[in-house]
Amino acid sequence: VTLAAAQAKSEADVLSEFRATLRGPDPDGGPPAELNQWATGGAPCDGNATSWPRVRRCVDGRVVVLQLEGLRLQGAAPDLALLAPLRSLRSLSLSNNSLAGAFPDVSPLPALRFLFLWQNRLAGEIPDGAFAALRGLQRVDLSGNEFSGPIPSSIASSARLLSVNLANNNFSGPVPEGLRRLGANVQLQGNKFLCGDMVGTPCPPAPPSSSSASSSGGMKVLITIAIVVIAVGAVLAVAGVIAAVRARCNEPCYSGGIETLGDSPDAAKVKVTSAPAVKIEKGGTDQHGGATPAAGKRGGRRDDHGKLVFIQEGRARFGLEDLLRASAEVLGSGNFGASYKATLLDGPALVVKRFKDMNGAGREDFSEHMRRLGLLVHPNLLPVIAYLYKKEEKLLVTDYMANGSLAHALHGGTRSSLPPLDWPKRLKIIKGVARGLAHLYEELPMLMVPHGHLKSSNVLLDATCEPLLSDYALAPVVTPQHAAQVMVAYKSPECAAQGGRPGRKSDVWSLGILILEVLTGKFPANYLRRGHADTDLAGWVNSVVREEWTGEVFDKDMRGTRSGEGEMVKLLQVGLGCCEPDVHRRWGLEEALARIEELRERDTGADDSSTASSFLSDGEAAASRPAGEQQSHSA
Ligand SMILES: Nc1ncnc2c1ncn2[C@@H]1O[C@H](COP(=O)(O)OP(=O)(O)OP(=O)(O)O)[C@@H](O)[C@H]1O
Repeated sequence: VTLAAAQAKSEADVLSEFRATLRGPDPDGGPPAELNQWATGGAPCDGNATSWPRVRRCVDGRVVVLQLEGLRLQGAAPDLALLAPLRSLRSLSLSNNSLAGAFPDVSPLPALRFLFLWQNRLAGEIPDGAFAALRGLQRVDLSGNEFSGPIPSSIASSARLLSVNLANNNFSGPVPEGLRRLGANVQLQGNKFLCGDMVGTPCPPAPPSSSSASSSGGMKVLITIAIVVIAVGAVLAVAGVIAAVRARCNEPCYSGGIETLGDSPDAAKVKVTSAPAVKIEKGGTDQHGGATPAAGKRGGRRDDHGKLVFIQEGRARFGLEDLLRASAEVLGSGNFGASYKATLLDGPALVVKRFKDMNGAGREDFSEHMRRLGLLVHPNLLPVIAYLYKKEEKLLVTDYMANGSLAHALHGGTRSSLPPLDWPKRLKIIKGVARGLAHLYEELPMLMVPHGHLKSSNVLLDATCEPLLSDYALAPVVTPQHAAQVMVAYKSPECAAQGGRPGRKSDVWSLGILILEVLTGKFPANYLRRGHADTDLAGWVNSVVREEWTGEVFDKDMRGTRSGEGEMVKLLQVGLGCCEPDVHRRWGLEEALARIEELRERDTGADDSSTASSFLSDGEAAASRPAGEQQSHSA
């Protein structure tokens, strides 16, 4: 069976499951008859051709366009998370049906370019961040529904957006500024309560807040004086910081200029003349400031000499000068170098990571690789915003994630701002990690180890505990010796052997260790240091599992989880399947992802009324274990 055939088969299963959730017009409430073929097996795609109804386009054996229009679908919008395994799906239409209820969660389909839901009976407010995950969205049509409330601002967040049709709904309030750039490609007619110059109705002035309305004249004067005093203080403080930084920067410094590396072939060919010396002191704020001449072209070529090169479209630009003015804080010192949090004066908090000994690629190859990373768009990948190339070291700039890393959440105790992670959160994190990893495999097929450095401190958590992978795809710019020393996937069993080399499954091994870490709450490195040097985390888990099923293996912080123990056991199996030392018997990423996607917060058929339990007793767990499981664990 070829890989393409295996993928096609699994896409068939995905569509078949999705079909089962659809309600057509038939009185029995079953799926529309037109889709019956989806349930009879076969493959939706044969190469680039398709014979399945409503699968309109395939590429390389994968579904790209799904058009479920005019099927008289009833009931609530279907759960689009079921389509998440269709990794190549770019266009989805559920238009011209009778779907009712709320706007469906589209975040499980981050790669979607075209979304059509026109002419249904969908209603209610759309969450403001509903489209935030769809960073490559090009066209969206929600016209002819009953949506109300404000237009979600995230609808304009994709830099690739070409057209938006929201006509004939009940949207109200100001039209998001971000839609202005689309000009005539925004349809807003038939929404009586929208306002702003895009619809020709002025918005009412914001009502005065109750406190200011009630405050006395004397109070107003006091507030004004306080604001003036704070503002003057802030200006003096900023001036002081800049003066101090400049005074200390007595060597040639990074320039404050910025350059954008576009998508054009030329953009990757950055030519540099001389490299200025760089002074970066250990600890505290980097001392590398001081504006030097602005960016420009030399000899008709782009010059990224000592400047930040931006690789993300649609991001606000800033220079090293701005980073210098930012308040900075050391986040930690990793294997590559230190990371700093820098909060721009009037902008977001960023992370600047210094990479030393990253000499696996020359400047042009480095720039080309960064350009490729800049094209990656996925809700579970922390985007690299900008980089700076110096011979001696490189800087990568990313967003700062206020909830910190998964390592911190799991092992930081009271130092973590998060409460202990419960099972649903841990499952959500593992799903996101696996999806992010799968996206890297898909988008970077030329890399043997698409991530290479997957570990819990490189999994960052956003405000909703959605995980974002960081420090990925660095192998091409690191020397093999350095990779073997510091990168996690290069410590997998196949690499540890004399003359061993990483393979396509080395990242899967890291995923397995991460899963076991999440389930057991044990920190893999610490575990070894605590006197178990003969084994690793996977070996320990395996030995406990071989002897007898026991709740001991699971992190006690998950106690109180209702009815999810069977699902935890299934995830443990996935972890062990990924941690199989024999690389030939180790699971592939596709299999791991498919099994992870199947997992639910609660066991199937679990009794909701069951009391909060601790973990299964040995007897209960053994009874719930699928036959033959014990053998697979001992493999
Ligand atoms: N974007 C970010 N937002 C919030 N915290 C971050 C961010 N990037 C890194 N961190 C945290 O800063 C600390 C230092 O990170 P750094 O990447 O330098 O080291 P590391 O992950 O421990 O090791 P390595 O260099 O091997 O990746 C870690 O605790 C990491 O989780």
